[in-house]
Amino acid sequence: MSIKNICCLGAGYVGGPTCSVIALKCPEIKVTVADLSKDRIAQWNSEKLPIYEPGLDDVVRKCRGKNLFFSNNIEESILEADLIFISVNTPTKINGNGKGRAADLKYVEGAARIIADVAQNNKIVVEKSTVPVRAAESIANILIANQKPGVTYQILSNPEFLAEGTAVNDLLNADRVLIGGENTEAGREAVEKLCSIYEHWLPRKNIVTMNTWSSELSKLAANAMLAQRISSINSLSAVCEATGADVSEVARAVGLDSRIGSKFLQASVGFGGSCFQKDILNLVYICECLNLPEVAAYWQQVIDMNEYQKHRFTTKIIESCFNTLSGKKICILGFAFKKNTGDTRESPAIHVAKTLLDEGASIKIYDPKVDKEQIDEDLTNPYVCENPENYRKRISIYTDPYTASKDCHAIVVCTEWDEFVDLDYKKIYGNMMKPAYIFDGRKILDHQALINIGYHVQTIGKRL
Ligand SMILES: NC(=O)C1=CN([C@@H]2O[C@H](COP(=O)(O)OP(=O)(O)OC[C@H]3O[C@@H](n4cnc5c(N)ncnc54)[C@H](O)[C@@H]3O)[C@@H](O)[C@H]2O)C=CC1
Ligand SMILES: O=C(O)[C@H]1O[C@H](OP(=O)(O)OP(=O)(O)OC[C@H]2O[C@@H](n3ccc(=O)[nH]c3=O)[C@H](O)[C@@H]2O)[C@H](O)[C@@H](O)[C@@H]1O
Repeated sequence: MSIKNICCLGAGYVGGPTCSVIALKCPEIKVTVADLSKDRIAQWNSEKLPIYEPGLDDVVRKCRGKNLFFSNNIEESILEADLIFISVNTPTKINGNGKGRAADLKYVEGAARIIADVAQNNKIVVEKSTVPVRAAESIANILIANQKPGVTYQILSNPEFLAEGTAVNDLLNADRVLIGGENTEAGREAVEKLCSIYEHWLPRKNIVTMNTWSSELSKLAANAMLAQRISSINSLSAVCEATGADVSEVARAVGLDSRIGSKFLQASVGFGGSCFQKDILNLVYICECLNLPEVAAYWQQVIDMNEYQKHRFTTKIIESCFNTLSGKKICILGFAFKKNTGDTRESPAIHVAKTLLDEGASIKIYDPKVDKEQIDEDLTNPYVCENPENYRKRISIYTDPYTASKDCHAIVVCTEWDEFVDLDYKKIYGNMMKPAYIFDGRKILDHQALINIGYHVQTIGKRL
């Protein structure tokens, strides 16, 4: 029997877009995305979705209320479903064993326990969250220990590779879909059923099947290797600044080698986002637990290089501004961790903003898609800030870049939003304090044009 009813636990950046695209491409399947959070579900059911993702509004508008539903009724969604995606968050543990490195599987475990409590018939349970290797075994243990008579489970691993800002396109045109399952008759049958969903829009050759543990590890490996490329080019950006080489030219030359390839070689203020750091820390922790300290140290270096890059960039700002920011106003353009998303998780802008605040500056922030409340939360929540009031009185948030930069001593570009390229920098210069500085942490601006206007310009990986 083919799949008729899908439920997804977790209506976040992965569950929402993934299930919306499945609903679009599989009109005969009912898809319900269920979440514990009442606010999040209310937003998915409103005109303003909880996440900004180009193209997503259209997909949701076409399917919502037809074969796509967002619900807080987790039990009912599980009862009805033949196949259940677990797309809950797997953050880094903040206390206990493995604190600061291991993935916290409490939400995955919670999801497995609800399924075990509620299920009355056979279910295929699909691990979509990014998890440590052999997490599927833990899910299976919970389900089997609470199994009701006549109910059987198949656990599959189906990690997600979408990137924020391009999620809809990544889902519609996935390089590959990965499915790991048990090599038994029932396991192979479950894998086939999941394949048949993706085959509604992807060629079979793009759907790769393998054993569960390989699938789980492949997800961590892919993120680790993507982040490694960024740390590699960022490390070379420091060499460029010290020698007069230009990191964009180096990246171009290196990337033309088809064995290396040109993607993901954009030097920057450092990578952000909810996953690269968390997944590499998780990999490091796994390696340590497996008594592979050399391997752990190797991957840890990718994170350390990223910290170094962020630190190098903020040090450059402080040193350029006569080594003191006390009483100065600095404009931060961009707060999201990359363009085309409103997500700020692990955004390098948070590091930049905090360092400038600690140096005594007042900061004026503009981002086209990040809410004021989010910025306030990122900079003043008690986990990250000992004295929120001291910070709060020196943070202001604007809805346009011209007001944000008015009377500032410097502009710092933290996100590569397209609109920053075409701003009227002459007009902005006229309203800034002099000397006026621009620090381009994304290498997106026309530096010579800015120098001609009168700015002092600094960027990554190139001496100006
Ligand atoms: N954000 C991204 O671009 C990508 C994330 N991933 C992975 O996907 C997973 C989910 O990530 P995001 O969607 O970004 O997380 P998120 O934090 O945006 O969403 C997770 C949602 O799960 C809900 N939840 C927690 N426990 C639940 C339960 N028992 N039942 C129902 N809902 C529950 C939370 O309320 C939250 O709304 C993580 O493991 C992440 O590493 C993988 C690829 C891309
Ligand atoms: O597991 C995940 O969460 C996802 O993590 C990343 O996706 P994402 O973090 O959304 O965005 P990326 O495009 O990978 O960018 C991550 C960070 O690296 C930075 N970056 C990216 C590319 C580059 O060349 N240079 C660079 O500094 C970006 O600005 C951003 O801060 C991966 O690209 C996805 O395949 C994966 O599914």
